[in-house]
Amino acid sequence: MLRRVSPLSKLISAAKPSLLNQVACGLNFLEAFSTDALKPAEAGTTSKPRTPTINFVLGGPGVGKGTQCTRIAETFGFTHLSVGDLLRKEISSDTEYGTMILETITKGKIVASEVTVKLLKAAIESSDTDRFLIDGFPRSEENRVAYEQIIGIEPEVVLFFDCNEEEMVKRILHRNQGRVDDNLDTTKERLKVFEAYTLPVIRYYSQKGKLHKINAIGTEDEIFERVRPIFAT
Ligand SMILES: Nc1ncnc2c1ncn2[C@@H]1O[C@H](COP(=O)(O)OP(=O)(O)O)[C@@H](O)[C@H]1O
Ligand SMILES: O=c1ccn([C@@H]2O[C@H](COP(=O)(O)OP(=O)(O)O)[C@@H](O)[C@H]2O)c(=O)[nH]1
Ligand SMILES: [Mg+2]
Repeated sequence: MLRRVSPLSKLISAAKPSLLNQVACGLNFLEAFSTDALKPAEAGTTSKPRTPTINFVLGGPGVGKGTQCTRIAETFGFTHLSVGDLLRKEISSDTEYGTMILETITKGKIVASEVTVKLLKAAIESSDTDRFLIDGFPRSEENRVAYEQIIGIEPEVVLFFDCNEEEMVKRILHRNQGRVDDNLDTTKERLKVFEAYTLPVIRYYSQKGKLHKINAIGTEDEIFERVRPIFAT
């Protein structure tokens, strides 16, 4: 069922002016795709749509998000959705967006929210589980606003893995997964994009009291032990 969206102005008041044009351009899309499918049940309604638990996992490129998500998902029973993986799957499935996604990832930029959120929504809806770790998203305030408009489930926890750029570059250059963006030039761009676009999202969730900042320097085990108490309660 289509539903009317609330005015964007309220939602984007915290967004940078430079993002407003991008947000406005997404409006038609938002209206077209907004549904009640994933929304919490309203008081007085008889049907009880499921409301999945969502946690976001953020951090710079190569910081170890995917590595830690695997551990968290196994230990605490989450479904791990890497948005980067969803996008790479689109490239290899040769879909209508494939070429655009490949170009964007190769340049280290952020794929249009309309595409990303559509893929994420489909992945959540097609899963028969209801506890998710969303890895590497939202990457910008524009992503976050689109997510709120289209999926609209408030994240319970937002993890932020933090480490210095030198270590992130080192980890990426040793990743060895044959990714088109794992080279020095693209990595430099991704670090700039992280600072300019993702840090504002991290600040937003920090102000909302949802952010858990994790020191991502150390062994994988050491880092996981820093994360464990967040989900163990
Ligand atoms: N604590 C760590 N110390 C050293 N290398 C790590 C650590 N955690 C992950 N790595 C390695 O760093 C690379 C990037 O990790 P990954 O989980 O893919 O990061 P992200 O998803 O944040 O880009 C991988 O090769 C991974 O094996
Ligand atoms: O929400 C997202 C997630 C990923 N990406 C693109 O996919 C790339 C790889 O993302 P991924 O999360 O796999 O990279 P990681 O940070 O884990 O190295 C990014 O640089 C972006 O170009 C994007 O545009 N939006
Ligand atoms: Mg990753």
